[in-house]
Amino acid sequence: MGKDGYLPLFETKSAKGRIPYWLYAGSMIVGIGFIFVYRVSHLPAQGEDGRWAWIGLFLADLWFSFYWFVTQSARWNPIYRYTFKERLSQRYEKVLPGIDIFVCTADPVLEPPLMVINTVLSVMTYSYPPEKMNVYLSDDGGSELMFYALLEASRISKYWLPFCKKFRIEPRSPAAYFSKVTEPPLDDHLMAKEWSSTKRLYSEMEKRINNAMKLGRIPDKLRREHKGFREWDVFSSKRDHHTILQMLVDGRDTNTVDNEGKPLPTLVYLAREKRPQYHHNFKAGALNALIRVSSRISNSPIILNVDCDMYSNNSESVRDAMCFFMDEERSHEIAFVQFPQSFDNLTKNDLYCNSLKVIMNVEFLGHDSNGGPLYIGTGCFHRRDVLCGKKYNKGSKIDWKKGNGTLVKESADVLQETCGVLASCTYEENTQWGKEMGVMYGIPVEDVVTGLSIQHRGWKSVYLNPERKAFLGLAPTTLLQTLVQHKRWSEGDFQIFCSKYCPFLYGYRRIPLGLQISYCCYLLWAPNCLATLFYVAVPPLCLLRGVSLFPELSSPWVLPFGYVIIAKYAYSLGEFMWCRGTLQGWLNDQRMWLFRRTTSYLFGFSDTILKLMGFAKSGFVVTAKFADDDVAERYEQEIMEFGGRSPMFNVLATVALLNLFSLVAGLQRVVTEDLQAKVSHKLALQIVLSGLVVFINLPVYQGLFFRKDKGRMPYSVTYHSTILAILVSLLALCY
Ligand SMILES: O=c1ccn([C@@H]2O[C@H](COP(=O)(O)OP(=O)(O)O[C@H]3O[C@H](CO)[C@@H](O)[C@H](O)[C@H]3O)[C@@H](O)[C@H]2O)c(=O)[nH]1
Ligand SMILES: [Mn+2]
Repeated sequence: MGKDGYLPLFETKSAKGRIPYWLYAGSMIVGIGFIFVYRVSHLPAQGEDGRWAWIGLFLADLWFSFYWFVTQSARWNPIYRYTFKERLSQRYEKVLPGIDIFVCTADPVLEPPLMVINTVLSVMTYSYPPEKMNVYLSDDGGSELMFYALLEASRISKYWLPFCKKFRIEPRSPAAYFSKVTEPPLDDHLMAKEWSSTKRLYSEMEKRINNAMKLGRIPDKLRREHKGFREWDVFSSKRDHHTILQMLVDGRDTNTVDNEGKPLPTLVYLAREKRPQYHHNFKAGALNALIRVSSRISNSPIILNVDCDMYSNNSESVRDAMCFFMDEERSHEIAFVQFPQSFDNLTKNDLYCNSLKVIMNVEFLGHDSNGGPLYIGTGCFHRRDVLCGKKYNKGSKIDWKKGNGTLVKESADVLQETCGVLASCTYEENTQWGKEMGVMYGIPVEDVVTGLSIQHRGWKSVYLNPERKAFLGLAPTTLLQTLVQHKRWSEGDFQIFCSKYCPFLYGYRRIPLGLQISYCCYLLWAPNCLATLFYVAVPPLCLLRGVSLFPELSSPWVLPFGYVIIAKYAYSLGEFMWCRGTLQGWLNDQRMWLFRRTTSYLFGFSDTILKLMGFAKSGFVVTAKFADDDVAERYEQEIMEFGGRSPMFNVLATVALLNLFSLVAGLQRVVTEDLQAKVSHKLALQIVLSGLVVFINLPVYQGLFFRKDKGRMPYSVTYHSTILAILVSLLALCY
């Protein structure tokens, strides 16, 4: 209890049992120190074979140690947050602030409208007063199919809302709910009846939407049902069209109610204007258009941003977030509340390691203690004023009893007419939008840089990971999609590091040093490729030539190497299991760690450099959210789906083959030498290293040479990488 009998709306606890962690961290530092001593004291003399490789390896070791240190900043002091939602409703139920919920979609093919409206329905049904909620869908695809699906959603919401509230359904995405609960409940007659009728309504709607999708357009009969479709009469293309703004549900209208006569949340469709001569700034541009349009219609003080591929899985999370915004004593400095990204479609062992997010969740607990987690673009509640550029100042508090959002009087038709300009291409010219105001432009990870700028203005953020997951999303289901996504992230993050937003400069004296460092866990993903590529290419090449780069087995110098490697991996395995992972999942994670670093990060790194030199521009490749049947089947069976052609695969395959060749050559050397030399072999550690790389790459060899299905590596990759690996090996042997 705080002073004056004030009971807080949330509490914060530090993790217990930190001593083993500190012992681990301390012993790692000692081990790393010994490795450096070894590297310096055993440097081959000038002219000796392997001197350059040795120096390179030393630099790589330095990098890895530095990066390890950076990742520890986010593990040093984890904290946990808990909310008291009953206190919130006791004290504030009548004055809860309004909330504007932004859902973004970009492409009706990559992001099926049915999935999008399930996200929309899941947030419309939050356990929160509906008259205080406004849901806005931004459609960058400008698709009438999407508009049609949203119209269907507005109709079914009249049944779905009361059904969810009456029977306390979870989750409140109909698709997710009906795929989990496939039979009507036996013990509750009333519910069984409503369950069946709601399910029927949903299935019929699903059928109608699927038919329209198959047809590729909206049949005339349906088009006549809503005047909004007329907007598409003069529509030329996705990249060239006027603003389309339609209020599908006007929550202020006392006649629009659900089938039990209760109010509905406002539901708005927006396709901002697009013209080829204006850059649209991807999702960041879409969000800023939404911020402006919503400011005229509802202007709620709280904004929730969710991607269309993530539905709300917990109808209470909006109240969780409000606990942070409305706490009497500590809320004034909190700008946003970030929930984790969790996934609905992971396989048990998570082949593509999307549970990387799991590890990020561990790190986020540490970011939180350093001053606040990053904004990761989805599942995040913001304060509108802060998102629009407000600076933190100590004394100012929001009075929630006053600022509940505006109640404009204009009719929906008038608003549709007058708000359109706010989403036009020219509106932002000569303004601070995308710079000081709203979501920031120019960097493929608009979320991270926007969060950083908010913290730079003095605000804190909060990370909340409740037992029942707040949001569930769709993870990519092919290797290529995962690698492309990570390329965008590592590139965007590294661009931040190389720009004026580098946390050490930009955050100097403005955000805590611990947070500056822990940002670098992600901002420095990309440069990891250099040290990693060196480690998986040079030691095997030296192994081919018989040049030793590590201590021999009988030397005591093996100990620090052995200790650091074993301790690091044991710790990482422990962390993984603690996050409810499986052993196989951890191995997959190690594999993806290598794949990402040698491909995504390499391309992200080089594109950043090219961009710095002015040669390249970065874009936003939208991840596909659907899979063909045979792809989905292989995903379920955890068979790696390479998923198309990409230069990334050439690198991947060449590295794999190179290590295979050198492993064979190394083993052959051992076989031909005498027993004494065998035991204390000076190449042993390199053989182990190549052996591990080969083990990790087993699915790659399979995909290159043994598989015949469509998910295999493309033949051209097999061909090119085999030739390249042979050439490089020959060079190493003969030169
Ligand atoms: O021009 C665009 C491109 C994308 N999007 C939307 O942005 C969201 C994220 O796109 P997705 O392809 O799913 O990318 P992810 O890699 O899954 O996105 C993560 O990373 C992005 C930054 O790279 C963040 O913006 C996202 O919030 C975060 O979930 C989706 O809702 C898209 O519809 C747009 O609205 N307009
Ligand atoms: Mn996504």
